[in-house]
Amino acid sequence: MDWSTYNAALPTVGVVNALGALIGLWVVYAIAQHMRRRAHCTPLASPPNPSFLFGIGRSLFKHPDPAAVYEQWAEKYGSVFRIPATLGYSRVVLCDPKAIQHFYSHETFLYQQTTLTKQSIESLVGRGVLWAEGESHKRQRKALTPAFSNAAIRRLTYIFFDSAYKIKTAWDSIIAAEGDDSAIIEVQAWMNHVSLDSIGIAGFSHDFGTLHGKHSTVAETFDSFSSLKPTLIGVAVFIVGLAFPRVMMRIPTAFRMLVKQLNASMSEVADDLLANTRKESEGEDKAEDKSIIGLLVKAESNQSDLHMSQDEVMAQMKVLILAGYETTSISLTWCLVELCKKPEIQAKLRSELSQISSGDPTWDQLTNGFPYLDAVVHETLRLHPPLGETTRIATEDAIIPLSTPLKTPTGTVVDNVSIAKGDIVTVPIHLMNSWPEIWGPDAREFNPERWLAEDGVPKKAQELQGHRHLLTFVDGPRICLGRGFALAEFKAVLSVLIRNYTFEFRDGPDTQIERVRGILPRPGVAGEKGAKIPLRVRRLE
Ligand code: HEM
Repeated sequence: MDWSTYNAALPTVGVVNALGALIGLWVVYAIAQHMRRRAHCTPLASPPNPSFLFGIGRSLFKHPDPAAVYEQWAEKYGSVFRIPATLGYSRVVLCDPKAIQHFYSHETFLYQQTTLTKQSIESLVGRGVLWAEGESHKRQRKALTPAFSNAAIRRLTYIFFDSAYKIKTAWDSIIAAEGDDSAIIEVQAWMNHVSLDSIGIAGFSHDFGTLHGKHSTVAETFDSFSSLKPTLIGVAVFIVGLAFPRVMMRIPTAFRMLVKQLNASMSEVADDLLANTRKESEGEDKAEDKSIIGLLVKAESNQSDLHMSQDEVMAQMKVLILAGYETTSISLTWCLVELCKKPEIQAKLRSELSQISSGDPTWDQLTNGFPYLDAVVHETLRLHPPLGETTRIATEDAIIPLSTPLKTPTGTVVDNVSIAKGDIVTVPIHLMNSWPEIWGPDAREFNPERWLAEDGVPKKAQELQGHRHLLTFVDGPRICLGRGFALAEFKAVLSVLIRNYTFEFRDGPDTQIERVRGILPRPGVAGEKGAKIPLRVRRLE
């Protein structure tokens, strides 16, 4: 080798060595952390690791029915087990009711979002209630809670009916244009419109106007998420992100670009709304203003002990759009899918709703007056939770109590499980909502009758906390703030649709429906592009 070659190679060798040393140090650090954790922890059974790089995450992500995979593991390894995660990490999975209660009741303090989740939420909707932990979360939540009281939702209910009648006006003209009594309508887009317009009007007195065909950048950007294809760079960035989340946030993947676009369009709307509301409220008695935006502006005032920063107020608005839009529209769409699969349930629901002779039900009637409507709604939320899992990191060593003793791989029987600071913990919501062990042998079927059984839901299900023993809205300090809002909207919209139309799959009763990737997974017709649910919608006379 001559000197020039040696000199040219020198910096490269130096960089490679430095990188190698860094990686080596990181591996040593990771192994030391791992050993420290293991020394404190109850040994737990685990499925084999198919890949050091991906752990079990990739196959789980691609699986059409992740709840079924968790069910097999729980049956094989017991109600608490570990699953291999990316780069040799692992996750502790809780399927025991008492363990889950412990987990949710200690959310935001003992169990917090992972750095990756926190950074993703911040980039999507800023530092609002969804992002906050501990005391800051408590304070933000306290400021928002009155806006979601029963009295507040009662006052908002007419907005949900107004939105539903806007769908009716649009669908009647689509059907009339066909010159028939029915038409093929892609209902998922309409459920998106109804959710977005309702949260806009009820939350901020802003009409996005999508039910009138107005273009909305917010809606368009959300839609683009479901047409994103997983790319190699996207997968690579995700894996690197698990170990180095701050690096991940800087890499411009297609997903990140959409997040940026969504953020810009939501901030624009939020800016306008905030300015208008401030102007409007100048002459009004602010103490009386119980609208979501009114409360945000009130909390923003310096006198308030719940003072929120301008950034937090903006973030709350974006959180409400995000939470109110995706989750409710997905739930309504799944409900129509289930009612197409089971026309007899659709007919029974219509028969109950035919008691409504004139006008629309009040909030109280919607809440307590239609048991079958209530059962259909809760059965949909049970089988199709829009958020399938909660994953958090333990901020301290913890002892997790169990309802049922667990046999560890070493043969010891324990009635609690020790985990270490830094352990990642997951609750599989989809499994807990649909596990035959808890809900009985027909747990995986859509059967609203289970909610009407004389002795209520099964004893085992009663051990689960959360809204009606479901984890769909989770539980504890982070339980969904908008659940009353969502239920009223779901019932109001469904009641108008079922009273006015019948629904069938476009291609007959055997149509296969699958979960399609979006911000949250959505239903779509198997083998077709995008998250679309085309149905034959027939007008009832
Ligand atoms: C069927 C519809 C809905 C479902 C299934 C649902 C589910 C959830 C879930 C699982 C969480 C916890 C998220 C987490 O642990 O990180 C949550 C939080 C939240 N939801 Fe909902 N949600 C729905 C509708 C709504 C609506 C319509 C609104 C507002 C109008 C809303 C507002 C919120 C807020 C503000 C939080 C954050 C609570 C906190 O961090 O303290 N949700 N929701």
